Formats: sequence, C-alpha cells, structure tokens
Amino acid sequence: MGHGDECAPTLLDAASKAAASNTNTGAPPPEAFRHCQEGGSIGALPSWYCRAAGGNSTKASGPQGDQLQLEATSESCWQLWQAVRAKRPLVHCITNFVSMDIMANVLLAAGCSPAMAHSLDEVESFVTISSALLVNMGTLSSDWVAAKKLAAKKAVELGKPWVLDPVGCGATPVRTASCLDLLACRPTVVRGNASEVLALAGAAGSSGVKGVDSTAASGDAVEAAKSLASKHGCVVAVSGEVDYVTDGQALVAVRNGSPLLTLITAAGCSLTALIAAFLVVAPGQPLMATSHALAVFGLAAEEGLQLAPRPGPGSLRVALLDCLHLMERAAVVEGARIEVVS
Ligand SMILES: Nc1ncnc2c1ncn2[C@@H]1O[C@H](COP(=O)(O)OP(=O)(O)OP(=O)(O)O)[C@@H](O)[C@H]1O
Ligand SMILES: Cc1ncsc1CCO
Repeated sequence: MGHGDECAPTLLDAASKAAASNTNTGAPPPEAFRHCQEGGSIGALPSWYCRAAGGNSTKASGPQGDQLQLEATSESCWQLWQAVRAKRPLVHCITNFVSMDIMANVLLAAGCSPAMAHSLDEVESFVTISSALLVNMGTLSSDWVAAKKLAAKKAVELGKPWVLDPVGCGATPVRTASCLDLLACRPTVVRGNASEVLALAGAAGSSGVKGVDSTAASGDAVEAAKSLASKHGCVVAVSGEVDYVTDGQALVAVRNGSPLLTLITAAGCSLTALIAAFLVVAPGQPLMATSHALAVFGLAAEEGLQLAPRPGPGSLRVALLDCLHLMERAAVVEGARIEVVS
C-alpha cells in the first residue's frame, strides 16, 4: 500500500480543523485542581498548581481563549508551560516498553495527563478522546506499526497534533522503513537524536547509529533536519548538547540540558511526549512550542542536578521529575536558553 493512500488528508485540512476544533479530554480536573478552583489550598502542591487552575496569569490557547503569540524568550516559555499546566492535556502515547514508566511520569510531573494505549482495536478511539498523539518506534513489531499508522491517520483526520520519535532509525532496514512509513503519515513534529535524523533524511554517511544511541553531534544533523522539515511540511527537532529546531527555514537553538540525560534511558522519548503536550496549547506554532518544551525539559535536568543527592543518572531521574513538578516562574525566566539562530 502506498504511503499517500494511508494518510490522505492534507496538511491544510489538518491545520484548519485544528484551528476549528482543538477538542480536548472532557475529563474532569483532578482532585487537586478542583480544590484550587474552589479556592482551597493544598500544602504539598507547588504554587503554580493553583495559579494554573485559576487561570489568572495564563492565556490558554484554543478557539475560545486568547492564543499566546510565542516568541523565543524564556517568558514565552513560562507562559506556554502554564497554559499546558492549566489545560492538563490528555496525551495518547504509543511508545516502547522501556519508556512507558518514565514517559508517563514526566508528563504527569509537567502537568499533563498521559495514556499509554497501543491496541489496533483501540487506538483510533484513543486519538479521538486525546488532545495529542505521540508515536515512538522504540520496541517495534509489525502489529504495533500498523496501530501507529492507524492512530497517526486518525490524528491527521481530526486535526490533532502528533509527534514522531524515530527511535533507532538507521539501525536495521525494517526500522528505517517503518520510520519512513510513519513519516509519510504527516507528523506535526519529528524529534530524534542526530543519528536518527540523519538516517531518516537518508543523509550521506548516516550509518552512524548505534542501536538507539546517537554517534553524531546535533549540529551535524541541522541540514538534514531542514531538508526533512521542508520536504514533509513538519517541524524537526534534533536533540543533543544543543537542541536544534527547524521548520525548514527558521532555525532555533536551545541550550539547556545535561550530558547525564544520555545515561537515563528514554529521556529523549519522554521529551518527545512533552513536545506533544506543548503543541496542544500552541496550535499553528509548532516551531516555538517544540523549542519551549525542549527548554523546559533541559532546564528541569539542570535544576535536578543541583538538587540530586548524588550527581548520577539514578538521582537525576528522580530529581528531574521533582523539578518538572515544582518548577516556578523565576527558574524558567532566568534559565531557559532559547535563541533564534536564523
Ligand atoms: N551533551 C549534552 N549536553 C546537554 N544535554 C544533552 C546532551 N546530550 C543530550 N542532551 C539532552 O538529553 C535529552 C535527550 O536527548 P538525546 O539526544 O539523548 O535523546 P535520545 O538519544 O533520543 O534518547 P533516548 O533514546 O534515550 O530516549 C535532551 O533534552 C537533550 O537536550
Ligand atoms: C534502550 C531502548 N531500546 C529500545 S527503545 C529504548 C529506549 C530508549 O530509546
């Protein structure tokens, strides 16, 4: 079956539907949110929790709300994160076995609602009730790939953002072919490490992938990312020491993070799920939404390292979650390093 046949709706269809619908979970807010909305206070919760629930400092986006006009600033980053926390979007994740736990916890800590669901029988219904979809190619098998294509097709049909994480693209022929199949299903954003992005773009000399780990620097994949983005009408993010984000024309650099993140398995996978959540509150602005999500994640790792009892991957894994949950405005405004390169 041809790729185009599987994912027929055009990007324009998707964009106009996204602007018109932006459907959401419909689920009641969690207990803590209800309590805040009713004017209560909960000792163990950070202050952003109640602010987000009250919505007094955040212009949530969507058809009814004022949409934030995102800029490459740390203030903009904070505002968008607050919009995420206020909306608490349901993010449908079809991900690998390794990442499920940390991904769900990252989403929860950052203020989102995760759901992991991969059954072929169920994915379309799950996309329908979710605000965004994450498709990760980590521990793939043919029935899962079929479910991923079905889910991606449904997301495009409903105008919902979806993000592709081409884990290990280039490692085996089957994996590369499956990633290319999903790429043909019109993701809003693709996020990979440098080796994965090079392989996805079919770039010369892209045989450097080592399983799911990168052997290249993010800067080496910038041109490949640009050409992928232009060709497929999506935003492409390359993670690494510096994260680069492009829509094929503009290039944004994000300089947050820690090398220790590469020693926490599925850190990148979880980051990609966070990007999906940020897209929900910034319809039509995937470049900035992605950059802001990258900054938030990297910043939480930086802060986590300050707080971790020992500066190792195990402690950081825990501290990262705490920081995502507890981080306040000052840390984001002072720490997010987002720059428009061109
Ligand atoms: N050298 C580095 N310095 C700072 N941050 C880094 C460095 N390398 C990676 N990161 C950060 O680590 C996070 C994950 O990126 P990475 O490129 O390691 O993903 P990945 O290889 O897809 O991960 P995984 O497959 O384990 O999910 C990103 O937030 C990125 O900014
Ligand atoms: C280690 C590993 N293997 C398949 S997926 C995954 C998680 C990091 O990408």
